[in-house]
Amino acid sequence: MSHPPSIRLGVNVDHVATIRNARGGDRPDVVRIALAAIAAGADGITAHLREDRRHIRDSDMARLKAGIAKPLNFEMAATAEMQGIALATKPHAVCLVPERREELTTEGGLDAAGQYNALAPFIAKLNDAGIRVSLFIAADPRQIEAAAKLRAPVIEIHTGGWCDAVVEDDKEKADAEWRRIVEGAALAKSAGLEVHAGHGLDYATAETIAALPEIVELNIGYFMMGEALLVGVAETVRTMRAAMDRGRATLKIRTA
Ligand SMILES: CC(=O)[C@@H](O)[C@H](O)COP(=O)(O)O
Ligand SMILES: NCC(=O)COP(=O)(O)O
Repeated sequence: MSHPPSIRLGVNVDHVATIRNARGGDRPDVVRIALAAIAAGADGITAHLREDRRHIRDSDMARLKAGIAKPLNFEMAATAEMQGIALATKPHAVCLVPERREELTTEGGLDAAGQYNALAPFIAKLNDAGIRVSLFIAADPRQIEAAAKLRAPVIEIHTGGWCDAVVEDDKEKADAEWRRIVEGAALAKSAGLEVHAGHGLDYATAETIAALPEIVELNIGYFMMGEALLVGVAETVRTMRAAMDRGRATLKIRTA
């Protein structure tokens, strides 16, 4: 019986900061929630320092790096300002994401192919600093091939379109998006990339995607923080972990 690699859960704490910023001040504390998530089984913490600082602040990133013993995944736009902050913070990983100020959330993937010449030296500098670089891209062969050529060791597949279609019960769109993810994950793995996924995942979609053997990490935030309001952070992390493990177990049965 072959065993697929286990799958890690990164908990995104952006929206703890959204609530905190509604009144300013320091509560709820992002680091305290991150520690509660880790104590309940999270393998790492993700936070997105947006250029407009709408949720996570510079000081949150510094405090997360100092305060947690698990990997910190620093999501950011590929700008000189963010690169300077990342190099000073020295997180375990940087995930490069596209940003538009008007957007409610990250609507699409990074155009790694179109921005190849600007991204190559940007990624090389982070690689040289020992920071694991991940590119947040659509499951599009052109973008995956560009990511491999750019020498980013990791991609994170944007699952937002698939998750929205599942929630909206648009079966045709959900099936098409799912096929793109399945094929994209296989292509990325065969190109030597480590494959992560995230955006919009809930218990059901996390369970489904955990069954893909190429995917070794899911980053999940918005849904989990909403659930945490109802049942607490620890219970939410345990339930998500159990959903992912159920998905992975399906795969073990299929590959036995
Ligand atoms: C890049 C990504 O998909 C998310 O992790 C990101 O953090 C979304 O941005 P918001 O948290 O601002 O919605
Ligand atoms: N990169 C995706 C992530 O960190 C979390 O996205 P979401 O679950 O908040 O949509």
